[in-house]
Amino acid sequence: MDRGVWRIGGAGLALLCLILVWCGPLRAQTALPPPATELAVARWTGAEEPALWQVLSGAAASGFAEVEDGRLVPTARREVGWWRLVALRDIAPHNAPQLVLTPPHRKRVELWRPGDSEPLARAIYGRDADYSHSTRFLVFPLPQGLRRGDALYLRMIAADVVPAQVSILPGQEVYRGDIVYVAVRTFVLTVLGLIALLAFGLWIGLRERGYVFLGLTLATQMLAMAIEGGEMRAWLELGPLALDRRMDIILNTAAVVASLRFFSLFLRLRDLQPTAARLLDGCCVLLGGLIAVTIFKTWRYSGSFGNLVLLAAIAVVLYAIGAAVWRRQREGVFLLVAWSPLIVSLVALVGAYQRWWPMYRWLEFAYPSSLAFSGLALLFGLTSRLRQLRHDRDRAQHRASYDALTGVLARTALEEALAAAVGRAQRSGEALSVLFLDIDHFKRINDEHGHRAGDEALRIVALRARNRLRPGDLCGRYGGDEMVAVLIGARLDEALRVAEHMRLALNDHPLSIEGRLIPIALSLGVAELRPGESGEQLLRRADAALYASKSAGRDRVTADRAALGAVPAAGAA
Ligand SMILES: Nc1nc2c(ncn2[C@@H]2O[C@H](COP(=O)(O)OP(=O)(O)OP(=O)(O)O)[C@@H](O)[C@H]2O)c(=O)[nH]1
Repeated sequence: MDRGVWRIGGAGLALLCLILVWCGPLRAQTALPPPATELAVARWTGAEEPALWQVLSGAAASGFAEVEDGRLVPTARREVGWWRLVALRDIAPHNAPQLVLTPPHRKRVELWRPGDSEPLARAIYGRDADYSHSTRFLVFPLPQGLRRGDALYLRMIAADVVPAQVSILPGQEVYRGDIVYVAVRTFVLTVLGLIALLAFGLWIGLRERGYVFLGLTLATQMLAMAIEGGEMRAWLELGPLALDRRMDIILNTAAVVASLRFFSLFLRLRDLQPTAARLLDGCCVLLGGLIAVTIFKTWRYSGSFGNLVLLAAIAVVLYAIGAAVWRRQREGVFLLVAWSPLIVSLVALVGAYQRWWPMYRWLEFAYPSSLAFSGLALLFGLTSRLRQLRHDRDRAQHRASYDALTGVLARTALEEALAAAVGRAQRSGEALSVLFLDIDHFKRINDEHGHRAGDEALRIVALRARNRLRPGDLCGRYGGDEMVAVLIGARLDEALRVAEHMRLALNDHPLSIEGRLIPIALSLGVAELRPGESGEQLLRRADAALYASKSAGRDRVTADRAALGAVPAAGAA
């Protein structure tokens, strides 16, 4: 893919990720029904709230002005707004028409129907909550239907300035919609909660901090969605909390902080882009301060301050993601996959909200579903990164444990494995022997045929030595042209036989390297483990036996004298 596309994609994703986390009000747009074509909407434009009798008697009619797009836009937080809805056609009562208002969050609405002496009050939380419906809409039944020209009056107090929309739907459609709404919301919130739980579980199990921030991002998002969507209304005491602006600021800011921390860890900014990491740390400190202050008090500029810091964070994240995608960092691709559905759903929502295209039914659940998908994709991304880290670590460990040239154990790993094997043998009383082998006059091979031929000779000797061992035995390069084989369960006589076979295998078959036949001979020293002896002592005795082989003229096998005395090899020179 073209690099420019990657950069732009990554940048857009980061921006949207943060905006999505932040912009709670936009989420509330998810449940907008089609505009009410059967109602003419007008808003009260007077400076003062009109008296009830003035509204209901029609004396205040001149104070209402028609709203073209039919939307109910609160002018200011907590300000009382009056709206008049006039039926443009007869609405028959036979299919139980219901006036629905959405989004319902943070709105308390009173409806005066023709002939009512008391208003019908609805809200998601509190004493006006209507538990016979889901929280998809505020629902007002119109059992008598409406006659063309009938006026309904709405008195709305909104804790935010999110526009609302009214519509008239048949009762059956409202109930069916309720069932689907509850099912989908429950599913999505459960999935979000489960992914958050899984992320916390993985954090506890794997100690990878990225998981805890992913979990926190999802958990705060889930909580904010459930409070905002009204799923928490079963807990009556949550009512005031849910309507409190502080809750909104705290939850959304916490989600932003957690997602910034996640970003930083996921993109490995501390190692790869330390300046960006420091700037994001600064943003997190400021937002953390905002949360701490908001717990006690909000002031007029709380929101603006949060947004300002958020903008700075967005700029940093944009830059960081751009740089990551530019470097083809794997995590960039995961972000792309994770956030794409969110972008699509957000663009589709905004477009529908702006009336560029219809408010399709699926849009109602697009945002929460894509959020759940993103969480899952990021969880997968983190897990995949962890797998990669483990793979790298295993490879590094393998590189450290095995000799790169010969493929047998490197010295340190050999000594460790020998110590462990000796410990086991001492405990079980099982036999164990060690062969120390060295190529005779190896320097000459290097001098006469070159270093590359010398390397190849080492490789072949190691291979042939290994081929003489059993699967559980150990073979390692001790240094230069010296190698060690550890024969588990072998007594000295058996070890001597193996050593002799090794020597002959090389003696009888000169090495074929780069088209030349290079004769080669081995000297070996053999020792069997004594009770109470350490691996180090055993090696020392085998080394001494090897030294004896060299001193005696090379190309031979010598057993540790202290045990058996020198054993001249059958074919010794
Ligand atoms: N090609 C190659 N040579 C190596 C490597 N490691 C060590 N050597 C060479 O191996 C030779 C080892 O020499 P020594 O063990 O001291 O002596 P030798 O020539 O084998 O003679 P004896 O052991 O006394 O029979 C040195 O010339 C080292 O430079 C290696 O990885 N590759």
